[in-house]
Amino acid sequence: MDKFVIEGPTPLQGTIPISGSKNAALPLMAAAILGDSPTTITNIPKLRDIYTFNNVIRVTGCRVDFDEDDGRLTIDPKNLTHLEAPYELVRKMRASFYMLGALLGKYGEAKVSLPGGCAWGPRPVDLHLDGMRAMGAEIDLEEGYVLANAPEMMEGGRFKLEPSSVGATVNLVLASVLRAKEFTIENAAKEPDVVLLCKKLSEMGANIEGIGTSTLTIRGVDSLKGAHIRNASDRIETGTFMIGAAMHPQSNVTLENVDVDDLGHFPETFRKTGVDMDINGDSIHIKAPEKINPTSIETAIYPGFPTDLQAQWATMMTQADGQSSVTDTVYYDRFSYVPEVVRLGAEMNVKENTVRINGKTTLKGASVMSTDLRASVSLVLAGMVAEGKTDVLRIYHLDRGYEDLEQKLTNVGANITRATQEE
Ligand SMILES: CC(=O)N[C@H]1[C@@H](OP(=O)(O)OP(=O)(O)OC[C@H]2O[C@@H](n3ccc(=O)[nH]c3=O)[C@H](O)[C@@H]2O)O[C@H](CO)[C@@H](O)[C@@H]1O
Ligand SMILES: C=C(OP(=O)(O)O)C(=O)O
Repeated sequence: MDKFVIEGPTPLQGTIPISGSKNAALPLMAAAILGDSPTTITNIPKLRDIYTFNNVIRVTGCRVDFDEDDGRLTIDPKNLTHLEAPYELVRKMRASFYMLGALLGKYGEAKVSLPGGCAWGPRPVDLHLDGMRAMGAEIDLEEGYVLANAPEMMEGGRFKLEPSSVGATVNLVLASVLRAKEFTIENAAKEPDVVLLCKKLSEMGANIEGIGTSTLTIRGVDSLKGAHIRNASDRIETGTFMIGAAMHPQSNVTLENVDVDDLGHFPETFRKTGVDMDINGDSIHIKAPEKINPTSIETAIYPGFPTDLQAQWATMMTQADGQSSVTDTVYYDRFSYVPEVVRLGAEMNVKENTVRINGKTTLKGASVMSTDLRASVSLVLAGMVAEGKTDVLRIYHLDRGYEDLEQKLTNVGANITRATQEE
């Protein structure tokens, strides 16, 4: 197992290139299964979740070629015969559950393990299953697996997502584009990852009305062809480095290859911290403020503040000039990072789904434990402003979602190395 050893504090100065998006790539990879010919996706990051999903897809018999130097992934569904996603792989990554929609949609049958992924609390999949039932599929649960069946074209119907869900929207779109006569998803997710999926499926031949709105109507077509797709830049990696660049008063960072239009209201909120930010095409230049204004946030669905950035934001607020709060309305329990940042000297208090933060604390290096992907990167951000040595343990979580993290941060002046973690 690996850990990061960080010596701080260090300002960040220089340029960081943003990688392709993990959460946009995974639905596109599932969509490739629906085509009658190979699909090529470029700008794919080298991440553990991508390797895991490649293996999930390979189990079905699809050919998957990943040219890592080029970030080019080709998926050929021609020899897909095995309609199953096994527990050993699905438990490693929640988005493997997209196989349910993809296999049901293309073949009318699927056996997919109930998912794993970042586990900070309950993450149900009831909406995925109820939506497929509403569409006309037969869904059974057996020994930890979901068995889905729809031998004929399904009638479809309407289904309202309460609450709105990225994963359920993706799964229902994948299931219906080839196998439902007409299916309407109400309160559908409008996150850029969903919009990109729907646009690319349309280019493959799908009939989807309402793309980019919260009502999607899908009318099943006979077949889809493969496509050439460019994956989006990672909006969460972008937000993470924006926050990192604001945390030390001498930091001065340019982010490149950013999809600025995918950031929703985040840049507006970020500006309230007092940061000097200049957005120019696909690059964002950030000069940290002398003093960070305490800025409270509440997470929300897109274009609101992403839950995937709340841990990083709360960590930045430990350096702000006063008190603030961070409330997660999407995932109520996503605060496992708090006791770890507190080990570094932060003053943070969680009550229900809100953490209150007393700012301007001097953080001091210590050993801290990664508990999930975004919690882990928050500990790295904290370690870079803490005095002395911080060991961030169990960084396999980070390797799921941040490409070349230590290299990117070293290049802008951080003192961060990967080492073997003693058991
Ligand atoms: C691989 C991927 O893209 N993961 C992202 C995706 O996760 P994921 O797709 O799992 O998250 P959802 O959008 O589904 O979750 C939103 C809310 O809906 C609830 N819900 C969801 C499904 C369901 O069947 N029943 C139900 O109640 C969840 O508990 C949560 O409160 O969107 C989340 C919210 O932006 C992000 O944090 C994750 O990084
Ligand atoms: C939580 C995340 O991923 P997953 O939904 O796959 O656990 C994430 O990307 O922050």
